[in-house]
Amino acid sequence: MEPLLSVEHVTLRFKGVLALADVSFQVPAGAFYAIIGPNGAGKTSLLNVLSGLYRPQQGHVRFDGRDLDGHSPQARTRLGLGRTFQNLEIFRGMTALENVKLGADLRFGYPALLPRARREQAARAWAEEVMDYLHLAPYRNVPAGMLPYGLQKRVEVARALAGRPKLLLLDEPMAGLALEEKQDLARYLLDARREWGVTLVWVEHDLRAVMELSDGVLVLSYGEVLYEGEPAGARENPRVVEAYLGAEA
Ligand SMILES: Nc1ncnc2c1ncn2[C@@H]1O[C@H](COP(=O)(O)OP(=O)(O)OP(=O)(O)O)[C@@H](O)[C@H]1O
Repeated sequence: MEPLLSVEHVTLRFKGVLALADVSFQVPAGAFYAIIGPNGAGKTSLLNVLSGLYRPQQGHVRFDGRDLDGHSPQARTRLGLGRTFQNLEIFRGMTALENVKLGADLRFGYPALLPRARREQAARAWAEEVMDYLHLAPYRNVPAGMLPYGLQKRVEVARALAGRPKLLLLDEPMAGLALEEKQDLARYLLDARREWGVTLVWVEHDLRAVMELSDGVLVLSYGEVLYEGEPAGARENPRVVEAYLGAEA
């Protein structure tokens, strides 16, 4: 069966900087797949290529049986490629529920098969369901900007999940969270995968979380693939160990 996501020989340059050098990997449907690597390795650039914000000079991205070349970020979202960002991208003045409903509108907004009032009703009911699922219901009417950081992050993830993406790209979802919040978020992501079948691709600096949760990992350094495969193998790979030790030195 064709993998849900297939990245084929992607090369991305910014003037003198080679951000991604002939990067290839595949993510099967249902995976929890991690992209790791030292600072400046090219992780965010890779997510930007996947979501269509950057256009690589070479290579292709295939998603759900389609070549994504030439598809705008909005078109990719509609095809089922969701995204959360490294810096929170929620609307602080809107309530938590209104934020999540924006995601739900994606699911029910097009194609406009239902009359507007029915769409509104369906999107709202679905937003409430997602909020319940992520234990956000008590905060539904609080302006998102007034919530503590960990809950804002959860609202952002809820909004992305409410769009019912086939694949969700998460850029450092655990950054800035306390240990307990990380464990909660991990549980919500695993639940969402089981319940809604969403495939997860995350960039993460917390290697312990990556090793515990992921079933596949891509290790980048200076834009190059150092390792691709099961997380346990990354730990023993001399190139990976050297890249991380080098980064820490
Ligand atoms: N828009 C841009 N213009 C110029 N150079 C860029 C741009 N985006 C990224 N780069 C460069 O590409 C390289 C990879 O950066 P990228 O942000 O993708 O790495 P990263 O692995 O996400 O790093 P971090 O872990 O610090 O977030 C870096 O050398 C960076 O300076």
